[in-house]
Amino acid sequence: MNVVKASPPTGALASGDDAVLRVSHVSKEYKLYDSPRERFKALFSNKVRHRSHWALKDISFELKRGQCVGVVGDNGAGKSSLLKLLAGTMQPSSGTVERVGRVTAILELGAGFHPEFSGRDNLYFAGSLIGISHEEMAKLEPGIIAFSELGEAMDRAVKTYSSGMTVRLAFALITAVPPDVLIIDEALAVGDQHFQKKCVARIMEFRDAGCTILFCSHSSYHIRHLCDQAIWLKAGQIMEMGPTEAVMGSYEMHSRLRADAVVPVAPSELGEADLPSDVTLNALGDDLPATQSATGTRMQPDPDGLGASLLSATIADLADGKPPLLESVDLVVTFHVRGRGDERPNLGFMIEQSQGTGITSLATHEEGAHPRRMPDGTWECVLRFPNLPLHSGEYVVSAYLFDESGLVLYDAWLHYQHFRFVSPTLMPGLVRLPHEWI
Ligand SMILES: Nc1ncnc2c1ncn2[C@@H]1O[C@H](COP(=O)(O)OP(=O)(O)OP(=O)(O)O)[C@@H](O)[C@H]1O
Repeated sequence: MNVVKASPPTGALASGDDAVLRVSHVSKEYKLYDSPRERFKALFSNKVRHRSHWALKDISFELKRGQCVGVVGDNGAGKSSLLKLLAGTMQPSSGTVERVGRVTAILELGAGFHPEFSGRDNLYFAGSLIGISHEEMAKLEPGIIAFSELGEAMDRAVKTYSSGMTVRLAFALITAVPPDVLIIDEALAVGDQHFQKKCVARIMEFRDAGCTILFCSHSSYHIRHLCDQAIWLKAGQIMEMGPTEAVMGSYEMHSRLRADAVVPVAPSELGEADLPSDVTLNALGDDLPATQSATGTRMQPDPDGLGASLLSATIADLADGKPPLLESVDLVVTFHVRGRGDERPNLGFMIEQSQGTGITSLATHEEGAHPRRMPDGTWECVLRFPNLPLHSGEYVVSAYLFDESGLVLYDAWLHYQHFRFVSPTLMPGLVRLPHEWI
């Protein structure tokens, strides 16, 4: 996660208007100079010495009270620039951003902290930068310290903190006062499991209390679970804005087409370690701290190895071969996982074609299913696809472990197992859909 800024109330939205943030014809130009010398010379001359890069072009939309809106787009589409403009940490080159109430932005880690000051002094110092007075901070301090769990470290200089400690302090500070608008940049996929859960719970509290949330993420899973609306940005312009599922459908179609254009590799040429990375491949959990191995990409769930994690996700009846052949007509996957304490974990599973076309993704929390507790405290669950309705081909699967709510992703094995399947019905296509002849 990144830091954290809050801005005092600004803007001129009409009272009685339920819009809390209105963006009107906003554009952002970055001026690019060939050298620092050129930039310096530009200060003293009228001659144009820069090239223009328009990161945002004529963006207009408004957010209403209580809306939760996701922002998606390819790298360089302008998402961070937009968030900075909304947070007020950067000014538009043209157009206006009107805001009401308290706008809090979780953007850049630790910005605003003074490294030489103690954590406690930084609460007052950085707090004053985000509009929290000394008196107000004196009241908020115990709650912030409790949330950050920094204890005695509060009296040490922030420069001695680990990045995790800095994040905890920054998040606790920035969210100490409930905002009217919360702007989040990828805040859900960082920190340890315990802290992620606390952050998500706090964000959910804000949402339930009617806070408007603008959430930028590469995780289509989180956008789908959190947001009722989505904005797709492409090359600085809004391609589509509307109900989440419709926008995500268009965006994923675009990503697939782009990936197809970039990866002209036949499936049989793919080694286990050179999988194309398309947005649909990581639909349940992108942006994970991960290791790439011969069996796909595995998230590093908890550095100490004691947190919740997938232990195995074994497919039955796989014969030897490269990739192995599924010998039965059912696909049966047995999951074995370690949870966190007594919390009941959730499991996800995704099947894709080897080239990266997503076929299906499933999760226990979506279907009211529950893993069973084993005598040794671990959890087990079996997922069965009777008469696997796929046509003959090569497939790859991913497994996911979530918390009780399904919002915190504890562990992910992306593309951990390839297999071949020969359908009993020899017809072309990808899946046998449920159907009837009448
Ligand atoms: N300070 C800057 N100076 C010049 N160009 C910039 C600056 N910041 C961003 N850009 C350019 O503006 C465009 C939009 O950048 P931005 O960081 O907003 O995109 P993004 O959608 O957040 O990308 P990503 O998903 O990779 O973080 C990119 O082409 C980027 O190179």
